[in-house]
Amino acid sequence: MAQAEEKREENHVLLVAFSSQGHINPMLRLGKRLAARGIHVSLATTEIVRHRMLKSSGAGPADHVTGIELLFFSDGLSLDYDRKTNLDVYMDILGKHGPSNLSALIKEHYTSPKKLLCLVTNPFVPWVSDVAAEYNIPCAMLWIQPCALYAIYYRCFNKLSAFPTPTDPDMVVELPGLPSMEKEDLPSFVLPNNPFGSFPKLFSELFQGMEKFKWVLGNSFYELEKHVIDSVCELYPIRPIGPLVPPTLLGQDQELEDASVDMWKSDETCIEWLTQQPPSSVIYVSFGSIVVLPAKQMEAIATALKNVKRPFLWVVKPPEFPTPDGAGQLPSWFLEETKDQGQVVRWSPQTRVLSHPAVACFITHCGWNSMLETICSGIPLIAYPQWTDQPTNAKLIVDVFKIGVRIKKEADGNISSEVIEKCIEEVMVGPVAEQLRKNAMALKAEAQKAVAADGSSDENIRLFVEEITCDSCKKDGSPNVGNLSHEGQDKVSDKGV
Ligand SMILES: O=c1cc(-c2ccc(O)cc2)oc2cc(O[C@@H]3O[C@H](CO)[C@@H](O)[C@H](O)[C@H]3O)cc(O)c12
Ligand SMILES: O=c1ccn([C@@H]2O[C@H](COP(=O)(O)OP(=O)(O)O)[C@@H](O)[C@H]2O)c(=O)[nH]1
Repeated sequence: MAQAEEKREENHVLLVAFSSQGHINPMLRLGKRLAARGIHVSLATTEIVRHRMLKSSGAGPADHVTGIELLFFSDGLSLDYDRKTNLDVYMDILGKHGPSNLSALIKEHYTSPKKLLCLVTNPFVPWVSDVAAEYNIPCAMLWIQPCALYAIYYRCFNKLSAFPTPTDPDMVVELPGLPSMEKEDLPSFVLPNNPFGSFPKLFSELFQGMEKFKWVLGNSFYELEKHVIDSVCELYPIRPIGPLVPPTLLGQDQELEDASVDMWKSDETCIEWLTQQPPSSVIYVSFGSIVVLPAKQMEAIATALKNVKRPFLWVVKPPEFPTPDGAGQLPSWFLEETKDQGQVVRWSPQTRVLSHPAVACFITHCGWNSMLETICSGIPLIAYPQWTDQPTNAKLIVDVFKIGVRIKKEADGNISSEVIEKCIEEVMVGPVAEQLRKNAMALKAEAQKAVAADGSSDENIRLFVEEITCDSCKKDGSPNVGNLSHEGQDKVSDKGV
């Protein structure tokens, strides 16, 4: 036993992730890339994840994912607590109980925690850096949203640029490396009417104390966001190492196994159905794992899908805590009236869907994982963002990456089914559709290049591993992301990118 534990501590990195699927899977994929370079990796997250995995698989939850050991700690709340509705309470309790519970987990699993090469955390559990400091272990952060969001939050919470205020809520925000942004393009957490007080507090502390992180890695790639990545170099650099998506989407060895967990069981029958549809014909619709659309918006989407008379695959994930207003529920007429036209599933094998030749476009809430998966599949998007980073991600889709269109809201905040229908036609047929498809295919090729051997992201991973395993670097307590990132970028520009 003692011997096994000693072994575990050789060249070991501990990843710590927030409980959402969109945070854990990129972390696991980072873990796999580290493992490919000889690092031993474990991932710690909260008990609620173990509980969801258990429900999804019906069997016991896996204790390993492709060689990465999974460890769980309590967030301080009971398993049936409605975390989504009481987000501020959740973040507060997690911030209070997380540090001591994670610290105990480390003590329990590692006989000499100091031997850990580093802890890697994500932005929703920033206190992990304090636990790292307690054990004198260096800490890295994996930023799991676009680098653009990192730049926006950094400037906002360090008061380096002007952002909307209660007296000037409609101001246009101008930031280096980014297009002008109106209020509907900004992340909801920086707006004066944001109802989640815990996030501005969490992000203020995080972005004002970035020196706690010796490295900031980003789930993006240099060629996708070069202007904004260059623009934060002088502030606190971010090093893109993505896209962290399944290897099958990256043109890599089809035999390579993906590192991910499933919190919901996916309905594989939709793949058989897709196979019966004509090439590039199906509209895929999904709003990710957290968003629950109001009944009115469900109705508008349902009406649009019916009216365009094209095949569709719609993921309607039943709300975890249903409400009497019908949020997240299909209109009662829908299934009957569209039964020969499309399919509705509770949860899809999304990456298999996006890369299926029958799929033409994706109506999405613009979660960053969904966007990266779509970029790697080379298909256009219809953006229908809801909150957090999603409005900004939609702005990037339309004005920076130029691979999609956005469903605009009416003046009263509602959406009309006609607007959705127009967006669908725009990305399906005609010159705009053709250009979007071309741009999407070009970005897909860039993504594959970035993660292939010697690509920009692969090079950044190599440098990170070199850094965490280098003894003299470890002893030097000062953040050295600056040097590294500049070096990384010089290398990129040397290659004429
Ligand atoms: O405020 C948030 C709350 C929650 C959450 C709250 C309670 C739960 O039981 C599970 C998740 O997840 C989140 C996940 C987020 O990231 C999700 O994952 C991607 C990578 O960050 C993003 O691009 C997607 O837009 C986003 O939905 C962002 C949040 O603000 C939240
Ligand atoms: O029916 C679905 C819907 C989503 N996903 C996966 O769930 C993740 C959603 O992450 P994202 O960041 O897009 O949004 P979030 O769910 O965090 O809001 C992505 O990896 C999707 O591939 C899935 O497997 N099946």
